[in-house]
Amino acid sequence: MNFYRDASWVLEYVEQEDKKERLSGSMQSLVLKSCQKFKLKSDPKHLYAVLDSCWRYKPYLETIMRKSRIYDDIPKKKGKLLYSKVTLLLLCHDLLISKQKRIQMGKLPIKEFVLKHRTRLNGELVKLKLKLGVKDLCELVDREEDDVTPVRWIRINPLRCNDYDTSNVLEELKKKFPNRVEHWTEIQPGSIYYDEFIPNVFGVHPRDKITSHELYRQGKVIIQDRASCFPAHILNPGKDDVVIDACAAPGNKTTHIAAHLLPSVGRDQSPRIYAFEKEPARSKVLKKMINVAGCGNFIEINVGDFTKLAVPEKFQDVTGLVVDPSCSGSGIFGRKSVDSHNIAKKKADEEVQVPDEEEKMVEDDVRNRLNKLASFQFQVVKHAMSLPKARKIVYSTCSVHAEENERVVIDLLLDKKVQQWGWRVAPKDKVIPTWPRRGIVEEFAQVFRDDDEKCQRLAEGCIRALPREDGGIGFFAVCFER
Ligand SMILES: C[S@@+](CC[C@H](N)C(=O)[O-])C[C@H]1O[C@@H](n2cnc3c(N)ncnc32)[C@H](O)[C@@H]1O
Repeated sequence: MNFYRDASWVLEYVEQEDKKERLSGSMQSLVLKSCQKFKLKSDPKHLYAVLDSCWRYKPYLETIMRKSRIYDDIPKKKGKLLYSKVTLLLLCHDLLISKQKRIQMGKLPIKEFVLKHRTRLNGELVKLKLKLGVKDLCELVDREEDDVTPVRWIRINPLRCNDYDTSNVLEELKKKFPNRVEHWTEIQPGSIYYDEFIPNVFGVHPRDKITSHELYRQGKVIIQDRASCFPAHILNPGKDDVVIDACAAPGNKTTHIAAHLLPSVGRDQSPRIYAFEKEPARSKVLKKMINVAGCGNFIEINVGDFTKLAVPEKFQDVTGLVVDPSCSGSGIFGRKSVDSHNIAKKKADEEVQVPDEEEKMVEDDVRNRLNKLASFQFQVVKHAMSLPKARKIVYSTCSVHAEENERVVIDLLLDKKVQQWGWRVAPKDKVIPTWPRRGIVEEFAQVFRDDDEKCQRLAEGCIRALPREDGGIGFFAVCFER
């Protein structure tokens, strides 16, 4: 029963975050976070496995449970329900969906209660499958194995190396991964791929547990998706630069910026990197990350809204910015279960009868959310552009949607102030020119209709990475300069 109690707490936490539309990060990190928050004793791996599956199937399970009338039957004590709906959901999940189709609990009243409704629950499951035209509900949810990265990308952190010399760490990595492969698709456990696009970045097999290695614990190696390393590499700040990371937590890009800047400016100078983070809780994570990476004293953290705090008068000397604002996260692994949950919620909803309308409602929801995100992303980049000495801004998202990517670039290019300030999209040769996948030219062509060359140039100035297919998360990056 302890396991179900712990799982109920975590699921309630996930539900609360979902209601506040604050579900960010993967289910794995949400489970870990709540295990720490509630000081739970159950094995986090076991909790994650059950909760991830339960969350994927939740909308279907709730429909089945509602139609079976199990909720109406819950006994009451002093007017209060004796069993929590969340715990019942977990039990029903194990009974109807889990491999063993068994509730893993001794003979307790709550288990007896669910088993009493078994026949009706199974009946409703069969009806729902018929309605949705599937043999098994698993046809409607993303499989877990579709949701993990094909490569674990790591970066050597020069800030934790003597004289910023990374060769010793590389020797250590060679010992751990003796077999060097030529392409990331050839990575096997024990092998390593030296990335051809970003210096000091390597790919290893996701099953090779780098987190238990000394190099990782010492902050000499940082886990960071290859595409997420693009922004700092494109910005490439040097000794005369002062840099802002506008949306910084958890700090992967901040520490990567520091890895570029500190070796050229030295450590005895005042902060040359300003990191902004709106969420106080996330700013604590940011602080921890930059300390582990060995650059805590060289980065000034500002907790609050970048567009309000970064007033041009106070940040006059800033020359470069990385702007990586909150986005839909549609390119990230482990988010699928969170996202697909919302789609499943609509599909399982019995009130919506007409499939076309059903699809349209889901689509409208997605479009609304994307439009809101895009207008926020536009504002953040535009604010970055207002800083008087800024010369280079890298904008990035881990979204695959054009609304948050090329279309934000277009809106910025059409903005009168942005034009007055003299910002343009940097050409391909300054933005990892050998990376083959570029922006979507058709997006630019819809607006700059008569100028094919311009559209081509703008699209080539952008970088895209597709999730999985390009070896990691889905990503977009573009560099503005003046
Ligand atoms: C995509 S994450 C950044 C990831 C980070 N760049 C990295 O690579 O580790 C976006 C972050 O921006 C923060 N954020 C959102 N709006 C903000 C704002 N107006 N000002 C500052 N930070 C903001 C969010 O809380 C979130 O932590």
